[in-house]
Amino acid sequence: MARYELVKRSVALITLTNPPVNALSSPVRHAIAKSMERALSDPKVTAVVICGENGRFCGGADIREFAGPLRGPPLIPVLDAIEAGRKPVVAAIEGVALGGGFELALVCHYRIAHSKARLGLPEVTLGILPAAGGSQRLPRLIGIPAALELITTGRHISAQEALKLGIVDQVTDQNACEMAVEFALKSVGKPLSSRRVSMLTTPCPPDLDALLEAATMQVKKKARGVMAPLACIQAVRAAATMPFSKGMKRESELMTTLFNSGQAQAFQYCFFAQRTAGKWTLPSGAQWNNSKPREIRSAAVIGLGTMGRGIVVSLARVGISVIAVESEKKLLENGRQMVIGMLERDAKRRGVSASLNLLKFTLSLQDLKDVDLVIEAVFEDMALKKRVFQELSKVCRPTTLLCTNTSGLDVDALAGVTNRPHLVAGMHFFSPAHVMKLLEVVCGPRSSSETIATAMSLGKKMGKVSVAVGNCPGFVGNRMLKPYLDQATFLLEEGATPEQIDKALEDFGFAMGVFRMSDLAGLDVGWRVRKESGLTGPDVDSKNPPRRRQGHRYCPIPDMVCEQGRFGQKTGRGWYMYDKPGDTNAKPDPLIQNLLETYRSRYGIQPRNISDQEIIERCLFVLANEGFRILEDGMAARPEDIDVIYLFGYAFPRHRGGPMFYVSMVGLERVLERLEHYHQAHPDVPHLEPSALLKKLVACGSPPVQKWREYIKTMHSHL
Ligand SMILES: CC/C=C/CC(=O)SCCNC(=O)CCNC(=O)[C@H](O)C(C)(C)COP(=O)(O)OP(=O)(O)OC[C@H]1O[C@@H](n2cnc3c(N)ncnc32)[C@H](O)[C@@H]1OP(=O)(O)O
Repeated sequence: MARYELVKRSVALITLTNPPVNALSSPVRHAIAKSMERALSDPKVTAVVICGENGRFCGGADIREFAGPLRGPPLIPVLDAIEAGRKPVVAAIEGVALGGGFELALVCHYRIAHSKARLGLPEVTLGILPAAGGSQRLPRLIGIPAALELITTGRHISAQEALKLGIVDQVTDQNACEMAVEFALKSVGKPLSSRRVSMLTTPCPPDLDALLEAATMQVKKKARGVMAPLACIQAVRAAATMPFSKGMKRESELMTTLFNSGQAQAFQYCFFAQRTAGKWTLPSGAQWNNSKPREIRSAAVIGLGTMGRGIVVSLARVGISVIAVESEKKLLENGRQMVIGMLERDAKRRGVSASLNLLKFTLSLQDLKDVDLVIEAVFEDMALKKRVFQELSKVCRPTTLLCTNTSGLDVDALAGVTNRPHLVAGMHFFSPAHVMKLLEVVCGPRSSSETIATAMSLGKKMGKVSVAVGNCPGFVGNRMLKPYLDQATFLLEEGATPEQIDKALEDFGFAMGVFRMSDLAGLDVGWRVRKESGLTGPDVDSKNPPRRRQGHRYCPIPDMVCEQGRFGQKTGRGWYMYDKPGDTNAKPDPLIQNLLETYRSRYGIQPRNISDQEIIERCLFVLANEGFRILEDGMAARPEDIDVIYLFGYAFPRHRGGPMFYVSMVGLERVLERLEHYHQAHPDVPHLEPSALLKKLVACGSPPVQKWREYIKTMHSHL
């Protein structure tokens, strides 16, 4: 787990050997401690270099070990012994030095980094804080403001920034390990006391309280209810106001609180869920590690609306040449200008040049005959999409992959009108497509493994978190959204207000409640979907709209809001009112209050007081209940996939881990009992009826979420 060698006759070279990221697992900590003892006691050794195998210094603590009791030597005494040693120790940082890996580098007396290395204390993103002295040493080394920013954001920094901040002593383009050995030889005999970071005095700014207060306000605004950034601030305060040993004690107390909070578990679950989601598998046995993706060099995007423009930008900025197609000259010109503006702004922000030369704009599908892949992003209308796919089938060479950005229509129906159904798949981006990280890759029953592998790999190349899902109406994300939105509007009928429901969801951790979010997205989108599915339309009696449609409870209030031309922020009116169209500051609107009161009295509904608990349970338990059905139906392979979709596509609060993890933490038995209760109260809402899988899991003793897959195995997979 660590190799020990003597190089240049007097330098002990300790190489961490724990692939893939040289995490500080128990055997690694043990090996570092033993190697250091050996180096310090060997009279031949005058200096030590610590590096990591395979060009990666160290990715930090082994996160998997957090789930169990501590085994092996704790990290802090191992690190303290390195810093206190009488021989100079140099960290040779290649690849990454993150978390405990960065803390290991901080106890070395010198740090040499390769120019491509990245450093950081990402603990906050795992719901914890740097608790092996990082929160106490970094402020001593670089001062409070810079340390506070790095620790509370968990941001990774480049070697160049680390040099500027005074974290590393030298940056090299050459072999960092060889440079560190040379450096170590030159350091022999130089005094070490000023190199021991724990012995430095923290440079304390005069406005410390104001600084910490401002940081507190900022993190509270950014991540509602998340404990870790607040604990980080308290730990940094300790570094500014306490001697090192007391600061370490404070750091440890804060870590214990975070570890016991449940939030840390949720964050750590998210870390692994994201990685699990990339490991897709199809019923044929094809999967991520046995299917070869095609290389995509050229692509076409059809439709330059909001989605299409974002997709063009996502492709072009990773070096793929893109032909963008529109149906009318004016739309094409407008799209061209928007795309160029977006690419230029994006390039400026990233400090690179905009890849405008990769773009071509056309009105003719004939220009697509040689592209490797097409993404259709036209209006959400099946007949129109079918026409486009028929045309593409004729125009494109037979090997071109044809993908659709539909947000819920039948991908297989589109495949069926082409001459290559195996090369058709869904690539469902989220709006705005160049910003949102999620990509649902929709596997139709006829999509080949190569097609899915290519769509997943293209998503990864574009920096997306890609999740393979089955082909059902709404796929995974939007299918689950429907019952969630339904519950929110049923609660309005029963007596709640949009503000009350939003506040309950925002207190839960969502950045925006369901109504504020709908105003942002545009209420007309859902209205159109409801019209297309026959739920509303000109035949409905608009004076007395029925509250039961297609055999189930239906809330006509969203349609009534749209009928008044209230489409959300873009029209300056929606569930809230805004000072002008396009404004984002939502204010409660008395007209909506009035509409709700009139509606309730027309239907004889006696409004009742609804608790925040009921809001959360009805909205979120029903969301997860649909997630269980999706697992039963084989439309998602694992609960982790569903959670990743909700984390990255619907801003589900990360400290809750995603809807499936959240209900597992609440306790499946309780969730089942509450759903049964609500279903009894609202028997005309089938989504409230507990799913068979939920019942099965409860009957099997409510296993942890990571084990649910074992109970789904027997069911049919559409992936
Ligand atoms: C008391 C001491 C406390 C210390 C606190 C800490 O140190 S907390 C840990 C801090 N470190 C991190 O948060 C780093 C987490 N890892 C990453 O950000 C990335 O993995 C990476 C190091 C930047 C590498 O990214 P890359 O994209 O190249 O690879 P993957 O992310 O796909 O990871 C490859 C596999 O390695 C597993 N893994 C990564 N880091 C850790 C870790 N710290 N502990 C355990 N396992 C880790 C990851 O899960 C992947 O595994 P697979 O089985 O292949 O999916």
